[in-house]
Amino acid sequence: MQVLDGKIASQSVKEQLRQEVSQLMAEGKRAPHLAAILVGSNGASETYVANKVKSCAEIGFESTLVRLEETVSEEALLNTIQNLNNDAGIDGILVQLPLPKHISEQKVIETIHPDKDVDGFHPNSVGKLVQGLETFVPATPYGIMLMLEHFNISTKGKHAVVIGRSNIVGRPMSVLLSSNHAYGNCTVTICHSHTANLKEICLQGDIIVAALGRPEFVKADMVKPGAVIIDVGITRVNDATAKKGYRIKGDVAYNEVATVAGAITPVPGGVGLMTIAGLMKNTLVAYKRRIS
Ligand SMILES: Nc1nc2c(c(=O)[nH]1)N[C@@H](CN(C=O)c1ccc(C(=O)N[C@@H](CCC(=O)O)C(=O)O)cc1)CN2
Ligand SMILES: [Mg+2]
Repeated sequence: MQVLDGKIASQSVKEQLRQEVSQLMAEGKRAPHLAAILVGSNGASETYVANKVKSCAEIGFESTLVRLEETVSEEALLNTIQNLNNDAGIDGILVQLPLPKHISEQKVIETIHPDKDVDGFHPNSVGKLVQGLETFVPATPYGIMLMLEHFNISTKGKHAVVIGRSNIVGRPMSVLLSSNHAYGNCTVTICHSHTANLKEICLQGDIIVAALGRPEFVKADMVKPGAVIIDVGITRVNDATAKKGYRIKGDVAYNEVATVAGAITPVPGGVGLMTIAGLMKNTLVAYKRRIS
């Protein structure tokens, strides 16, 4: 059984980026610049944005964190995005999700200029992804592809079962795994809350991507022996005995599934770290397109 360690894979991706940036700096170019907008002070979002800012610094990117009050109006947020769209010094823009209920996520996503859409959530980016055109791929599915590549997991002709159909993970993941490229060419089944016989379908999966947001949902009796298990879950579960007062749980019951699987990503220390690596790669691409 192989543990697909996101720390090792993400460090490798980030080191390649660091070297590339260092070369660009040596040529006298400016640094790539990522802008992140954080609305409110959700604990998990704070952590993720802080990890993004830290990764920028490690690689040699500039970053700007724009913090807005939980009560900010939708109009003010859209204006903030427009200002960043018009700022020639900014290469990539992301708005950390989820947003407060009074703000339309769709409007926010569509306001980010497609050239700066490093999260790959804009309909332009999604349409290009579906058509197999070069574009910004959403960071989590992109990070998973980078992980498959790092550990050289063979995917061609395999049956991949994706659990969850979110725009951020499940849907783009199903497109990537079924596309014609080195770590694609799978036959993909996408499962969701209305799927009948989910367990039987999972048992057919050579690869399972669990992205439904329900802690420890995938159990050992749902997994074919030797399957590759990709756990996208990151639910914080209260635990008074833990240092931070909570534990992060994946969508896979790790201990039991690890006895059946051929390879598995841990949580934490798996897909989450690759998400940041994917975002950093997108930011460098956005920058390169803008300076060339
Ligand atoms: N604008 C976006 N919002 C959200 C995205 C996204 O890609 N863009 N994805 C998720 C959250 N996410 C990125 O923002 C994310 C999730 C997890 C991690 C991560 O580093 N996880 C660590 C554990 C960190 C911790 O909680 O202590 C791990 O798994 O080891 C980074 C980014 C929703 N929103
Ligand atoms: Mg700048």
